[in-house]
Amino acid sequence: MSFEELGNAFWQWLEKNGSTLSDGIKFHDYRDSEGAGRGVIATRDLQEDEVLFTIPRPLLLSSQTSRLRQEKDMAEILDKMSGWNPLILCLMYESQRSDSFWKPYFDVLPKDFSTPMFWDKQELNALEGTDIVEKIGKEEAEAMFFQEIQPILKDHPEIFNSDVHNVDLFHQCGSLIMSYSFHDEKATPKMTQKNDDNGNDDGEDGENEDEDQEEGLLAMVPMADMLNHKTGYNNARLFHEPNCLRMKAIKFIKAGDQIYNTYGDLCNADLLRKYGFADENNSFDLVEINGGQVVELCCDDTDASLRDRKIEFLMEEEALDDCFVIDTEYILPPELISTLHVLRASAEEFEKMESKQKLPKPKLTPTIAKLGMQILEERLKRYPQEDDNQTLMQTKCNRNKRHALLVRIGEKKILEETINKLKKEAEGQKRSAEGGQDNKDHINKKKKKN
Ligand SMILES: C[S@@+](CC[C@H](N)C(=O)[O-])C[C@H]1O[C@@H](n2cnc3c(N)ncnc32)[C@H](O)[C@@H]1O
Repeated sequence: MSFEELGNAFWQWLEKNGSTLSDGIKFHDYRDSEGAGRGVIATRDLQEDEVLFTIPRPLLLSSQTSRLRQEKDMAEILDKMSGWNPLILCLMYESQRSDSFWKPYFDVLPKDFSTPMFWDKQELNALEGTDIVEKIGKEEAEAMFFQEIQPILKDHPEIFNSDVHNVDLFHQCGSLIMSYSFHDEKATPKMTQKNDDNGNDDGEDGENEDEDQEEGLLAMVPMADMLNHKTGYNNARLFHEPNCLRMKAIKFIKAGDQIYNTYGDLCNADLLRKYGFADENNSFDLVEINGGQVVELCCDDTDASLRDRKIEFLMEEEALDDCFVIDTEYILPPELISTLHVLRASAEEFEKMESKQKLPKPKLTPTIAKLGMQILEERLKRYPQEDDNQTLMQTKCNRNKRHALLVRIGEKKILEETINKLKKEAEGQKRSAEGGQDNKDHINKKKKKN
């Protein structure tokens, strides 16, 4: 079946099973124009609050609705599993069954993904300098497959086939959850899985703290996941109602416009890591500054025991963390400024802070601004010394490299703009200090004359 025929079959399946689909929307092929696969387009003007579609809850694919639950022992096994694992197992099972209720849905879901987890070494090189590389977590995910999923598959050869239900299928299903799943907020309490014992839903790559702290039942929501995302263009939202999930326009949408859901206020690094694309201009971009490196840079001449006391104090006062975040406001976060004051304080000054158990005020003095600049300049050195904008314009630049460059360009811009702002601020302070001194000299001269 062609791309269009698969879309039509899925549309008919939705209607046949109780979904309502507005006559003002249809699927659209955004593969060539935007490299964004299938999306949804407005076929006429749509008003704010207009319902675009509704999906009855039984159409959601979760560990509660999958037929895997009816297989011997499986309900108990699924209920004991945590994080993404129950849904991964259900997707591995359902996606390979030609008689699955969700077959027309699986037929429109991708089998290949453009997230960095599937990039080759050369493509990964394009991410040099960004924080994505350490967060991909492919090895951790595989370790989890071999420890937790594979034993279940092996114990149940009557349900699973090790040639089919293998680690590749596991990655495919994990990636689907990463980029297509929702937390159904209004699932009944019985249906709602709490996060796992250690309070952290591991996710496939063990790095999905933000989305996984959400409560509700992790589920695939056919149709709601056909909407693309573009930062700043969000015009539709999914509402979780008692009997169904309802997608509504949240503003007027012109005929011919694409309908965009929001995947969250995500920086390009997170968009790329979770969804396999980055936006041209992303106002949610940010840069992480490693806390350990800040300490290293500021304390290279500090006595080790004093340095350790400072670290302990800063952590107790919740100023020093694994990383500090700088966003598109281009300012040093107050916790970083206070941390720099503490790290640069003399032993006597620090003792006073310690005895008062109080962090210094986050005042940006010229010394701290200079130190801030040094830290950001060090961070900038992590990126390859290339003109990323120039490379981006080259026609040969492949898709993955393009998206990696968008991440790098966004992060470098934040660092450069913040350095410029700090420079201006330090110069301004120096000038006003000199101005203040001039005024004092002038007054003194006048006094002497009189
Ligand atoms: C929830 S699905 C949306 C439907 C998807 N386009 C499809 O064809 O099945 C999320 C995936 O859509 C693609 N996508 C969404 N927004 C995009 C964008 N602005 N640019 C490129 N790809 C996008 C990415 O592959 C992402 O992982």
